[in-house]
Amino acid sequence: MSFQLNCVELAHADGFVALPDVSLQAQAGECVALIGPSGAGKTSLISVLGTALAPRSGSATVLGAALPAAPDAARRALRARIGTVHQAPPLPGRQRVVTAVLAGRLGQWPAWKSLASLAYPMDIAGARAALERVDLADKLFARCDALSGGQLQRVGIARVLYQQADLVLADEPVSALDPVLAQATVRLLVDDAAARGATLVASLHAVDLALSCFPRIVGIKAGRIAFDLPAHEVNDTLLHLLYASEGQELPTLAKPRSQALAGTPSRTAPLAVCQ
Ligand SMILES: Nc1ncnc2c1ncn2[C@@H]1O[C@H](COP(=O)(O)OP(=O)(O)OP(=O)(O)O)[C@@H](O)[C@H]1O
Repeated sequence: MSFQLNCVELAHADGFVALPDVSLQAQAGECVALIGPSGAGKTSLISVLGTALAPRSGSATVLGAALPAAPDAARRALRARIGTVHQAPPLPGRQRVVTAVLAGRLGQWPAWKSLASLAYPMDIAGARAALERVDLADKLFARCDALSGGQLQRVGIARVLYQQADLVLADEPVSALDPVLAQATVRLLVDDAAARGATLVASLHAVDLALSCFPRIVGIKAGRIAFDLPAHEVNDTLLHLLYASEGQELPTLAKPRSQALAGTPSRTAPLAVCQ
């Protein structure tokens, strides 16, 4: 088992309950897409799995460790096995891309190596290889503040590829990429996880991308699991119930949510299948 959440309740700092009662589990090696309308709770769920937020009640086990993991050493060891791709990677502008990628393994390296790598990159070849996978090898020594939003997202993905985490959590990992690059990048994450037997959980706004690249789809609405099904069992009725509150056409790669207008559903339209 990669993770298991039982009746988890998550409240944010202001007391708002984003996840009233979530139960969800995944075996090692599963690739799961989280979909659902804005504010449904996808990021909140990913934050629980990534140990960034602790449940108020219920039980959670991630990579064999019961949450909240204690003491500090155990929490650090657990976090070193979890890789997170953020929608907007929190990379210092002055940092070089090579250093940002190598930071993926800071939690796995001994302290002396981590410190030394901040002064002089310890594995330039490894960082270059990871960047090649997202077609950014030419930016190896660029500063992060010299990159576009989409390039920064790809640096964040190179970083998690370099980390080789057992559990990869990706929160809107391709929101700044064009449709072709978005599909190729999600496929890269799925293929990498499958090749290593790692678990991947990704939240995606583009329903077509989720359905074409992931074998398992979890629909989330108002902090609850609306459905948890193999991709081929997710039909238009379920999708329209999921997104009903938005009163919009389903968000797709070609037509992200901000542009989607009321109209005919387009679930079956755009993408070639990833696998
Ligand atoms: N730090 C916070 N403090 C208080 N409430 C929060 C906080 N973060 C999120 N929420 C609330 O929790 C709910 C779920 O938010 P969350 O970010 O998990 O949704 P989401 O499905 O990821 O949304 P989106 O697709 O827009 O990113 C929302 O109602 C949101 O307003």
